Amino acid sequence: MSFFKKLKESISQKTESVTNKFKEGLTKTRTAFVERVEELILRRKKIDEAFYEELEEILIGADVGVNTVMTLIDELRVEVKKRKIEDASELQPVLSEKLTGLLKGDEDNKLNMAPSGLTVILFVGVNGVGKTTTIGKLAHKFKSEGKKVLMAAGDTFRAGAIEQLEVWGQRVGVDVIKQSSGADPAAVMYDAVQAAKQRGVDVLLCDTAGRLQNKTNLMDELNKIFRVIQREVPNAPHEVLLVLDATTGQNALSQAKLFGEKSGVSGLVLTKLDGTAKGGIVIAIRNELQLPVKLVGLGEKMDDLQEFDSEQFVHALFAGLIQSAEGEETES
Ligand SMILES: Nc1nc2c(ncn2[C@@H]2O[C@H](COP(=O)(O)OP(=O)(O)OP(=O)(O)O)[C@@H](O)[C@H]2O)c(=O)[nH]1
Repeated sequence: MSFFKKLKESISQKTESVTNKFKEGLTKTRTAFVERVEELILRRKKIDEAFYEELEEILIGADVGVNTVMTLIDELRVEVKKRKIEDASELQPVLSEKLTGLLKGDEDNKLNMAPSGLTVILFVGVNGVGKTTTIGKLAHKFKSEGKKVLMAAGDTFRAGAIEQLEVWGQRVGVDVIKQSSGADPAAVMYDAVQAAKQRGVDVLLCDTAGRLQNKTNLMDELNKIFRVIQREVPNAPHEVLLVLDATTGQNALSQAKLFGEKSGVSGLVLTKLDGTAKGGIVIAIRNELQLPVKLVGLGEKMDDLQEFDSEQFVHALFAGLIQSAEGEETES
């Protein structure tokens, strides 16, 4: 069975609404990236050096990342030789196949949850990337699955951060444990864990401060939070999710490298994918870091957070290309 048929079959088993959410959320990337590739293929017709150069430019423009693009182009060259492809139109399926390969990993993209009892999830990331919004959306998701949820306002540094989390708490009907602005975040976490245990909570979602200008202090603060949580709940935190703003492209990759090294990050959340044409950053991150993308933000509303699924992602991105490749297959 061909790659496209397999891809389509596995996807058709999943819910249509999830597919549509990905499709909608990736519209800007699809226009800037996939449609430009299609245009290039139609215009150049032959695969030569000039073709590869233009393809390289398009991929880099979509923030796939220079290193990843080089790997991809090298792999394409090998495949083109092996399959004796001359016509650019025959490259579409090979390109989609290679990109899917880059996105797929052996590791699990699902959130790690405690087998029983309390699960603690810590959110880290610089200011403005969408941490609070992500926590609110995830609280809503867990609540609608019937779980008991609590949030901890651990960003006691940024003015308004506690109130912002409280607004989300009211919106989704989840309590927020807080202290006053400027309080020790580790003390907030201690209170939150105690409250979670007393109330029989399933999931505790913890916000943290995101200032970058004072890196050493931030890392010390995170370490202190870790120690408190670890002492109070065995095997916690179950996830440390680094939230990254997809619209910042390569900056997001640098932040992931910086935070990933120092703060025990276990997975990534990519927000604002709907607001960028640079969705290729997902491919760069997947290829250049050893960290799985666990969640993606595809809008500002409560239910605009999706578990990341590489097949759904590729399907949404290459919707047009997959159709044309299927068409060719049926004809032959
Ligand atoms: N379009 C879109 N907007 C988003 C998404 N996620 C967050 N936002 C918006 O991004 C802005 C910043 O989000 P916040 O949640 O305030 O960011 P934050 O990381 O908590 O900021 P700090 O509290 O300063 O660390 C808000 O206007 C959100 O509505 C998303 O997936 N898509």
